[in-house]
Amino acid sequence: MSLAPERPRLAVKLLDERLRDVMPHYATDGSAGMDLRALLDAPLTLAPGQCELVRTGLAIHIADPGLAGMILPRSGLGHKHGIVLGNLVGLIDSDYQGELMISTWNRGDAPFTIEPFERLAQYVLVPVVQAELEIVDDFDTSRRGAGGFGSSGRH
Ligand SMILES: O=c1ccn([C@H]2C[C@H](O)[C@@H](COP(=O)(O)OP(=O)(O)OP(=O)(O)O)O2)c(=O)[nH]1
Ligand SMILES: [Mg+2]
Repeated sequence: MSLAPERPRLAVKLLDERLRDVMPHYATDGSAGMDLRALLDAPLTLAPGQCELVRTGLAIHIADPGLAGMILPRSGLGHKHGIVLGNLVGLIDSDYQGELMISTWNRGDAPFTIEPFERLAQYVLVPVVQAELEIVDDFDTSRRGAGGFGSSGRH
């Protein structure tokens, strides 16, 4: 049996009071992400190819530079309806204090209507390690060397 690790506490500002009752949360004990809802006053229809920034009404200050937020698509919306992110993945800096915005892209071939407060994307908190870059003339030799982009073949 494993004990659940203590969760970091993140400061959240509600930029719209209507979000108080529909705060992001982990839907199950093992959920990796919390769903983010579209803060819209009216339905928003995205034509095929259209991309719009959608408000979430939430500002989350992570504060700890050892953590970052990621905004990822929901798989159902992405796979069934082509609703993904215009930036593919949103990376949220630990010092960002502004509103979380969802770049919402209809990459499908049919119009899609986002309903107000629909769960549109998900927020995942991830550990981050900041590095120091040290300029060198040569690396210690590795087996891979500079091979990449399929250098090891397909099978
Ligand atoms: O999907 C996203 C991606 C980013 N952000 C916010 C949080 C993030 O910390 C900030 C900057 O993001 P990023 O560094 O990826 O964008 P940039 O184009 O480099 O902007 P900046 O010059 O502000 O760093 O924008 C969002 O709200 N949603
Ligand atoms: Mg940046």
